[in-house]
Amino acid sequence: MNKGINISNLSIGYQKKTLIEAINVDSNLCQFISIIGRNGEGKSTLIKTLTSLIEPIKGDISVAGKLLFKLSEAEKSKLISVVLTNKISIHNINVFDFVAYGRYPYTNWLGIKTNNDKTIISEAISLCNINHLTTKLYTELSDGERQKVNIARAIAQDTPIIVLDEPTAHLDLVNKIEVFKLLKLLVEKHQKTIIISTHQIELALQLSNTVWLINQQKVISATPNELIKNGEIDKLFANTDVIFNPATNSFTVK
Ligand SMILES: Nc1ncnc2c1ncn2[C@@H]1O[C@H](COP(=O)(O)OP(=O)(O)OP(=O)(O)O)[C@@H](O)[C@H]1O
Repeated sequence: MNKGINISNLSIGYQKKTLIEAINVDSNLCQFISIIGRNGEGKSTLIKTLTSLIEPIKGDISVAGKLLFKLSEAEKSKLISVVLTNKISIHNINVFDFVAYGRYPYTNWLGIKTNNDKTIISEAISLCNINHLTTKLYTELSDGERQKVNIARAIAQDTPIIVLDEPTAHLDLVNKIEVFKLLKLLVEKHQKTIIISTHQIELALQLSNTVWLINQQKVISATPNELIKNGEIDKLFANTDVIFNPATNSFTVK
């Protein structure tokens, strides 16, 4: 066992339906990790298990030597922050206050924020380039704006690991690339470990350090180059009208 993320003999799924059995993956921290796979393969289920939104059927995950499922909620909230895809219907709250929610693991029950909390909130806002949005209502944001605000809230939570379920869903190409570059910056300049699920395979191959590829109930962890060279990316779309071109790292239609 190293001191990164160690997933051992993990089975995930819902009640009586096991989706994937015996996942064994070891990855280092301070990496950009993308989970890829076709629709319904279990990417979101793995994300939800990693973030304790659902319980594992079997197995363990350890992070930096600590068994995740044994940690208290308070300990987990200082280790992993989560950005999900579903719209949060939270009314009458502006962007600054929404990002400030990220400080909840560190404030008392009155939610009183210190100057240090306020600095961290402002830094998260600047990092995500959303200073112009701070007084806007959260419910009045566009999808692209909201996603950056959600990421700022996770940054304000100040955890070494940030997990995001399809962070670029509903975004145009420019915003998709902006979000990927922001996540990459968090890894390279702020020593975060970023784990995302994504259908943006080309971007994931270009920008991730590690890919967890799910195909036919198996999870493989490798670098993008390894997955391209050993044909695993090709296999993902076997018997479909999609072809992967390893020379350009892009997909074309047959
Ligand atoms: N709450 C649930 N209860 C039972 N089954 C579920 C539940 N949520 C998802 N599933 C099923 O689990 C399987 C995997 O779903 P999941 O959302 O994890 O896949 P995914 O890879 O993220 O898919 P997509 O790319 O379409 O978002 C699907 O067959 C789905 O119908």
